[in-house]
Amino acid sequence: MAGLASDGGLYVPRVWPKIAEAEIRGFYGRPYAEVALSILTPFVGDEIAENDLRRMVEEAYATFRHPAVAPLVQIGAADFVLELFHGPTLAFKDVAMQLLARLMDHVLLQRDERATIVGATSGDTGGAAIDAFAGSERADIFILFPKGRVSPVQQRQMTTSGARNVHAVAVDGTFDDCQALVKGMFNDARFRRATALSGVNSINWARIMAQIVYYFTAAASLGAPDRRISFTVPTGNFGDIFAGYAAKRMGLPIDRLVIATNSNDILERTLSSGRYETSGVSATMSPSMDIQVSSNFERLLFEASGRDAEMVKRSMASLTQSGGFTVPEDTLSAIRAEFSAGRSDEAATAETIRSFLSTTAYLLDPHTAVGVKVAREHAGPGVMVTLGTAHPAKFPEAVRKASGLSPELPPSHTGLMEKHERFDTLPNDLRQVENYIAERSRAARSGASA
Ligand SMILES: Cc1ncc(COP(=O)(O)O)c(C=O)c1O
Ligand SMILES: N[C@@H](CCOP(=O)(O)O)C(=O)O
Repeated sequence: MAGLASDGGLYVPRVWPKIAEAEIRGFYGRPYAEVALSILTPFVGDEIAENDLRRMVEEAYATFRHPAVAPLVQIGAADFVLELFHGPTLAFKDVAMQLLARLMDHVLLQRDERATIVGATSGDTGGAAIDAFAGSERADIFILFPKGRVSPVQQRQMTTSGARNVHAVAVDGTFDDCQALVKGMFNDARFRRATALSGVNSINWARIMAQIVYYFTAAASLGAPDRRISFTVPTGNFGDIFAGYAAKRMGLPIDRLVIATNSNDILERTLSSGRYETSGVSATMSPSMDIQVSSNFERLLFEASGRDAEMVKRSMASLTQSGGFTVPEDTLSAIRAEFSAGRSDEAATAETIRSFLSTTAYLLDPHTAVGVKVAREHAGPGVMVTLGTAHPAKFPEAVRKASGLSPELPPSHTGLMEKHERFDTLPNDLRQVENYIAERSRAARSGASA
């Protein structure tokens, strides 16, 4: 529920629970919700009764259109796409968000409390969070998105919910600005207390926890732990790939974790130079990855340095003060031992969408295309799984330009583009955003108690 620790740091588990090889083998062919329960239970402990957790997990994954929840599609001899976009808002964020909303509602109900949920989005987290929390009796949700920098489908998923507890806010700035506003709210102790603040970005550990599951289901269906499997992950805020790293720490024998970035390539540059240095964000056809401050990299620094909290603190302070820091040599070597990285610029991403359609008849969304392009450059002796993070119909213009095909939205989205939009626009200013949120969450609280 806390989202961010009170000193501004990110939570990680005190110890990594271990899943034995025999148990991983046993995941083969099991329903997604069952595997999810096995992975989540060690983190949840006895905080939530087993039956309640089971019910919430089953309900969360019943919202997916595909019975496998996260099916694998073979795209080459040893190449697969893990389709994570069969949830309500057509992006991988649904996998964690559908569960997170249920977990939060459950806890709020038990404590007889209300919460103010905030989130920053470059396009997908916002829609997924709004879908999952819309109509909640216990939570008011405020999503900050960068004005003019999300796709029209993504924007409408956020602005047309109609639910009274949902507030979509366009911010004059980038995703990094929205994320900095969210972190600013968490670091403002008075505001945090007064609004009972909670967060839904992947800085919230529960998001990562739920995303660990599909690494296990995918690897087990491809023969883990007896087969070498690598994952390529289209990366922005580093949450999705950090979930893969977590799976590995829990005993899943992942060969390589490959970071795939678009031209906002801070992570690729960091791996090659050892210097984490922000530069301006450029708008691309994969807008959800237009990110420079990659929050979960902080978690990796902590783990790869042998949990050197002082070094992480110094690095984060230097990032805030001077826009960068140097990764210590031994930490960098530890990161390079597990991760590789590559980038795809706009031309290469468009070409990947086009050529992939003509050779395999499979239509990639621009984010997954970044992944597939980089995965092909990192093919090794084992199997490569690229995470398919969004449905191509969320980005019809970019996909049409690249391939000549206009992907159709599924029937669940019929009429979306004609619905009335409701959102406010605010400047990139912490005080103004806090005042906006405080006013509305106060009104909701007095409405709820009246
Ligand atoms: C479609 C899509 N692909 C990839 C990413 C990158 O994921 P992460 O931020 O967890 O690295 C995002 C958003 O973050 C996304 O929405
Ligand atoms: N790409 C994300 C950015 C936020 O990432 P999160 O996983 O930390 O919530 C988006 O689409 O909003």
